[in-house]
Amino acid sequence: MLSTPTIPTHPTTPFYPLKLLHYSQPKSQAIQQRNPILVGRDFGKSRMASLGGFGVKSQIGSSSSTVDGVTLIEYMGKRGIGLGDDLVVLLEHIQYACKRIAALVASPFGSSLGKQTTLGGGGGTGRDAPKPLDIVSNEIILSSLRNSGKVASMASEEDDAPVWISDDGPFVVVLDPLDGSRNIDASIPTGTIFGVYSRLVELDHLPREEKAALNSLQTGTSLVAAGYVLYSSATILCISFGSGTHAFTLDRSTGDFILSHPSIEIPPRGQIYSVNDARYFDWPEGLRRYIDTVRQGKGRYPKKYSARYICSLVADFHRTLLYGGVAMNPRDHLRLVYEANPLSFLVEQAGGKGSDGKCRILSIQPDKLHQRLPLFLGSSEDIEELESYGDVQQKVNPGYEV
Ligand SMILES: O=P(O)(O)OC[C@H]1O[C@](O)(COP(=O)(O)O)[C@@H](O)[C@@H]1O
Repeated sequence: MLSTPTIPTHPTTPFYPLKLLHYSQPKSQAIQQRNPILVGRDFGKSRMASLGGFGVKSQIGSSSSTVDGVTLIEYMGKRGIGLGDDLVVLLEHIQYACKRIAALVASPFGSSLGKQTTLGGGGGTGRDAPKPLDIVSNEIILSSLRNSGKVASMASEEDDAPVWISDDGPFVVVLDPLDGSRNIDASIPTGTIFGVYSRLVELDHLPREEKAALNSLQTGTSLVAAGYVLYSSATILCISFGSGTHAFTLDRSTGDFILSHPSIEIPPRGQIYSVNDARYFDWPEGLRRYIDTVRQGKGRYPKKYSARYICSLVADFHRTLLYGGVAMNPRDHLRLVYEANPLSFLVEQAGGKGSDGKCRILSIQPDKLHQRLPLFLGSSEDIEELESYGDVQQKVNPGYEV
């Protein structure tokens, strides 16, 4: 059992202060009484329980509301899942940053920020110039990680090199602050992806630049935690600390992430493939055969597969995690460090697989921070079947415009 983590350095008032909430009894007691699924077990094995399954009673708009649910911080700090206080504090800051990004992507002003494609363009100049949303999101997260006091270095998809933050920070964070930002003007879902490693103390003697880079190039098997936040009709933070994958849904009335999907188990077989199939004629023979086979219902699973492709990695991955199937980008496009490793960690913890078409993503030693590779994530049986076609990595990459 852990002690209460130290108070974070950001304001603790609810982010969406719609109503003051009144609890008729201590919250922990209420959780157990109203949510039998949580009593005496580590949140049970129920798959994809809905918020309703957790007895959420929200009467937003009335003078009193009762909301029961386990928040992310309660889950980490009070459920004895063996996480250190340092990690709890770090996650408190990451979730805070993601709530700010969630508000930004949903705001009318956020959308106009997203339209700026160069830092100097638009209505301002120099430091006052509007910035693209992915840059703003990057700055929001960097600031939160600095405030946490728990981070040695941050490597972001948005930066050429990692930022060294503090010599004694216990963690190294890798992230894509706002994936899918090209979709933002159409209000299509976007997401933040992150991975957390322990700082390699044996590198402490090296110059900052060098140790920042090497710390960020750890293999995915060394991840301490990984997660994503989906900004969609709901804002969902999905995380694994190495013992299952769990998702928390943002309750906009309190600003808390509430446990909504404990112990997610991806179905071993799905009926959905997710890929940009405008690239069909650039695909290798094996991948074409695989897709042609499953969509005709002639694969190992004798049902015709459906296609779903949002073109926003977090959203496509989230659906795959819940419904099963395979989400892929067969060309060298997605990044090993910022995207493939964290998502592979999550899918493996949910019982699925992450592959580059030939081998397990988590066992690949990154040699460059921005290294790109083909990525296949999904149900174990679907990934195995896909890999059996051998030739599934797209080598032709003719510089697609969009
Ligand atoms: O153009 P493709 O190959 O369909 O790639 C789409 C993928 O690229 C992404 O937009 C990420 O690309 P960026 O990192 O360049 O933004 C993902 O969200 C999406 O899954």
